[in-house]
Amino acid sequence: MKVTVVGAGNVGATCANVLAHNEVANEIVLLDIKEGVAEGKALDMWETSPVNLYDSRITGSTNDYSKTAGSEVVVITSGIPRKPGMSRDDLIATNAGIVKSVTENVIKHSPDAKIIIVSNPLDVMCYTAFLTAKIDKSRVMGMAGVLDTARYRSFIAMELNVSPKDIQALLMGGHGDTMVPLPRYTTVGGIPLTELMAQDKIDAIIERTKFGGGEIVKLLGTSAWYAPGAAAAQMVEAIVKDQKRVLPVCSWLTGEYGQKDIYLGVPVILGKNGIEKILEVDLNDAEKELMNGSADAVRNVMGILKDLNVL
Ligand SMILES: NC(=O)c1ccc[n+]([C@@H]2O[C@H](COP(=O)([O-])OP(=O)(O)OC[C@H]3O[C@@H](n4cnc5c(N)ncnc54)[C@H](O)[C@@H]3O)[C@@H](O)[C@H]2O)c1
Ligand SMILES: O=C(O)C[C@H](O)C(=O)O
Repeated sequence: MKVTVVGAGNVGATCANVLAHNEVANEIVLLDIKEGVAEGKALDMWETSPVNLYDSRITGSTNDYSKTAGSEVVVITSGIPRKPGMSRDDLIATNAGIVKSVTENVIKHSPDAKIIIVSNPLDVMCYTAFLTAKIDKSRVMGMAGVLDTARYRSFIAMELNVSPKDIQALLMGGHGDTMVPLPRYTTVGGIPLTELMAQDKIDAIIERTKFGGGEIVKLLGTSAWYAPGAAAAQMVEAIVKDQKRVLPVCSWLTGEYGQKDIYLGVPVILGKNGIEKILEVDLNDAEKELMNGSADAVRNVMGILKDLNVL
């Protein structure tokens, strides 16, 4: 069972490390365009195997996609991250070309792969990969909701001083400041969040979640990698082990939630076939309005992509 991670930078290397450490796949290939970087990081990771007690084989490759051939899942993290003062959308001109060329290479060598996009702006990079790969929508998806929900759940855990393990939550929409956390679908050990936390505290956590990526960018001067890398690895695990996990995944919509021909985050069942089912939950009027606003924001960025003439 082979998994490839393209981009051996902060997120890609972290993702590969989590995959190896958790023995999600027995073969992990890390690929980057920068000479020697993927090989060096892969070797460094492999040298932790006797200490961390795993035997997943990790190898690196400088842009040689033949080494990725036959991968079951490919995670694409290649592309530039934002710096303070930038929005994710500012990355589109550079990252669209990168995601397109990487996807072409990936699909040439692993025609049956499930592809998980991480590069930003996430929803539109999924769209770029989907148009390029020309494979079923169930096999091209994006990682954002797992990360955004993790942030939301971690902030709730801090506020209530409870274990993050006991917090279940749903967050939908695009991976931008218009994302839609859903407190009505958030529980703490089975208890609705709304029974445990005052509305003003919930509102503050929602705001912090929406700008969670920016909070890290401000602190680090570049974007996050530990939580994003782990979140992508969780999606890989769900597919490789056919876990049928219910996770928020950036998916191609064909009418669900009143949205069509757009990538947006929605709850899905994730298993060996990729996105096996999109789950449609009831949204009230206010939630629908937020979801529609998020879709509008993603459509604006799709317009920028069109003007770039990359595809
Ligand atoms: N979806 C999310 O939730 C999420 C979270 C974090 C980061 N991101 C995005 O992920 C991307 C990567 O972030 P990072 O922090 O790892 O950046 P990084 O700069 O640390 O790593 C990116 C890597 O991509 C490589 N690369 C560039 N072009 C390539 C190509 N054509 N082929 C192969 N490799 C290539 C670079 O050499 C670099 O090593 C950014 O676009 C960032 O915005 C998304
Ligand atoms: O914020 C970013 O630019 C990276 C990523 O999308 C994140 O949410 O951490």
